Amino acid sequence: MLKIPNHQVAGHKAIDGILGPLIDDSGNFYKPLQNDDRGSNEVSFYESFNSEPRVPKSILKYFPIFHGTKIVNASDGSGLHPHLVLEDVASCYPNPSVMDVKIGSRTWYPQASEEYIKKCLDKDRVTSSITLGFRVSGLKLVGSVANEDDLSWQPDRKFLQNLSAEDVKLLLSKFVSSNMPSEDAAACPDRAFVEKVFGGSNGVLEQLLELKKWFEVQTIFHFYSCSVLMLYDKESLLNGKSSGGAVVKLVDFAHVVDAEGAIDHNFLGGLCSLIKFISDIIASPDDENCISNNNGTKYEH
Ligand SMILES: Nc1ncnc2c1ncn2[C@@H]1O[C@H](COP(=O)(O)OP(=O)(O)OP(=O)(O)O)[C@@H](O)[C@H]1O
Ligand SMILES: O=P(O)(O)O[C@@H]1[C@@H](O)[C@H](OP(=O)(O)O)[C@@H](OP(=O)(O)O)[C@H](O)[C@H]1OP(=O)(O)O
Repeated sequence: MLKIPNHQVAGHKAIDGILGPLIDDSGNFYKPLQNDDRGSNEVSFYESFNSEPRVPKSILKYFPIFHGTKIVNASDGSGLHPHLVLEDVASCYPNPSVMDVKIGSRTWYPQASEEYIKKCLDKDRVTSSITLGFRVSGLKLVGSVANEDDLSWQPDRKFLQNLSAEDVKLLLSKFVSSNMPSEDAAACPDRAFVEKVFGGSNGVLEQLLELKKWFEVQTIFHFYSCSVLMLYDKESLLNGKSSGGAVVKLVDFAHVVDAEGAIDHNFLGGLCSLIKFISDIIASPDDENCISNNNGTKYEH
């Protein structure tokens, strides 16, 4: 029995009869193939990635496992439709906090139509993509008590897209905090999980640095409009369960193109920028938890 995922934070969602991803109880994520080139491009990417001998084994864990394609009933009620069958990277978490960060200051690929390039450029300009090298595409922050809907915060995508550097710092700090998540800029994040989620030898920063090392040398693919997904489970971490630990996964390969022997400097630049934000949060003392608002006022604890 396929159902609508609870933990999807961005992209097309299978709500209100729209075509979107579904999950099963066996840890699979069914992403419908879009009818234009995007669906077939993403299938081609997974096929070539999985048969590409130049991809180091250590890098495979940053990509969802690909189980091929399957024709199943579409979420919009239109009948049978081909879907990518992927590992559901959220399935091992009871109630994950999730952040989707679309990497790159440029989301359009060189071979795209003028119309598509314009659409992307317009969005790159009005969001934080050009200024920061990435934009937050989706977020779900869970409070410390599991399975209580009123303790989670899933901000509107428009709120997320044009964040300033200070806003991003605040949001990333909230992502690793135990206090009630909210849009309220005056709420001081306690960063209770900063070491467990961002720091440490298995934390987000180490994972991003491992990815960065690969992006510094790989000249196989250019990952336009691809996202870094960060997930962890607060309740499991509080209970000392290692299964709640943070993972980094790359998702959305509809616009991956052949690198033609060149470094993916667009992705690499965005990744370095995200890494800098996260390292700064790990390094900043606790009394810097409260970050200036847009007027430059510092909020107190
Ligand atoms: N393998 C996966 N396992 C679990 N969740 C996933 C997986 N892939 C994607 N998601 C969830 O779905 C969201 C959207 O994914 P994705 O970007 O692939 O979809 P999309 O419809 O192509 O998005 P867009 O409209 O931004 O191009 C992600 O932010 C994440 O929450
Ligand atoms: O609607 P489309 O054509 O599928 O394009 C989506 C776009 O609508 C979506 O923006 P938004 O609706 O979420 O604001 C883009 O996501 P971001 O929010 O991360 O920018 C998608 O990336 C677009 O899809 P694509 O990348 O395939 O052009």
